[in-house]
Amino acid sequence: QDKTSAENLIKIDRYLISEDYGFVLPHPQTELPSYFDPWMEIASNLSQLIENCQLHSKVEKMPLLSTHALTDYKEQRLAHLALGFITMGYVWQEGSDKAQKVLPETLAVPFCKLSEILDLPPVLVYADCVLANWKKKDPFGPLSIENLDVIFSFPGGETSKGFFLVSLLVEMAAAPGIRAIPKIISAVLHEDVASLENALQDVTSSISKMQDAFKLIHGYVNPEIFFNTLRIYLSGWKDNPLMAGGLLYEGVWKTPREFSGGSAGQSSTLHCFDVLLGIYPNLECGSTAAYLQSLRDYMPASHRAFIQAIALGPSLRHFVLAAGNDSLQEAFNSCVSALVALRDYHIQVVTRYISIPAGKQKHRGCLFHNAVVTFPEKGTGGTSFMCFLKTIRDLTKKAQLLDV
Ligand code: HEM
Ligand SMILES: Brc1ccc(-c2csc3nccn23)cc1
Repeated sequence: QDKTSAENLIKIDRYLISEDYGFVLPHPQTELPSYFDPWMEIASNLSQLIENCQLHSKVEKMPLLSTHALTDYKEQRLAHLALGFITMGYVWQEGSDKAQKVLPETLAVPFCKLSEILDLPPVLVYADCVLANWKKKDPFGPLSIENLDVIFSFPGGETSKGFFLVSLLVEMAAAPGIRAIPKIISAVLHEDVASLENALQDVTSSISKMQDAFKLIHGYVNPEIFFNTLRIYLSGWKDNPLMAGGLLYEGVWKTPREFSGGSAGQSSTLHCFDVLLGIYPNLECGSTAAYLQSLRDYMPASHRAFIQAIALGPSLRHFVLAAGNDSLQEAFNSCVSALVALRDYHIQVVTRYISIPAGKQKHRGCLFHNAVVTFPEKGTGGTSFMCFLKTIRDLTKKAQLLDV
């Protein structure tokens, strides 16, 4: 009885996770009822409005719209996405050293209302600009980067689009791996070694396909534009010396509130694989695991719950160790190695897209969008985000099961 209840607990359709798209929002809505045109016009022309310094006046002239009409989930995700883009543009358009400290109520009130409905923070998150910010150019065409487009983008044009679309394709490649998780849990519950081995192989091949998709970054994202333009717009207002106390959400709260900038630590995908494989067994792994845990508050509630359900399930590690079966142990270890390889690759990319452009920068760099990351030291790899990424990579390596 408790086996079936444990299996029911982990069915992905309960968590708004798609068989084919994983955590990606399938076929996002791209339009809102015309009542919301004032929002959509600004969000759809954000780069131009910023470049022509018209964004402020446009936002100040925006009417205070009610969110009552937004009843459908995909409409609410699109509205949170649009207001998230406008908010980041509004705060950062004068550059990261002249951040706006007050968000006008015509933006703050609906944005916070929608955030409450979706249980997301009132700041642009990964679930917005990566998971819900896409459409096919030709609806009957393939899910290839050439046939994909974003719904909204920041200044930095093609690079902004490329960064979001490559991340999206990495997330889509993860879908077969996410789909395999309930199979793994039920194979452990039924002590079915053969099915477990197959499901672990599905996860391994999915993670290596994620890495293949990741390689597209070099053809679609320019390091200088990423570092000097796009990165600024993804910055948040938590532990940000330039915005002590955070942002004042006019008409919502009387005091400023802090929210972290965008981080792919908000991506549920790697959290699932980490928890499944027992990568950071406990929060004792210092601030890194605790920091990653805190990012779960920036995920859609149902995705956060799925990660929690995996954590509460049977331990895959203990089962594999106890089974004492070499090929099963090998299947487990190849999962871990694929994750290490993905994180190694990501670190190389971060070096090319942040550490090197930061080293070229004359004056001190600006914040890279969240608490973990700080002023990139001149050209050294010793920045806090590099340590953070290497710590997670090393914790992943430690999860290998050694020959008993
Ligand atoms: C130009 C490309 C990229 C750059 C410069 C970059 C940079 C960074 C930085 C600085 C961090 C640590 C701070 C933070 O949490 O945000 C990070 C974390 C992360 N990034 Fe990226 N990233 C890039 C592309 C990607 C892509 C395409 C993915 C795939 C979805 C990705 C997945 C992650 C994940 C999962 C984390 C959390 C740490 C971990 O679990 O290993 N990144 N990235
Ligand atoms: Br908001 C927002 C949040 C995260 C990202 C993102 C996609 S891949 C990646 N690595 C670090 C950050 N990151 C982009 C926008």
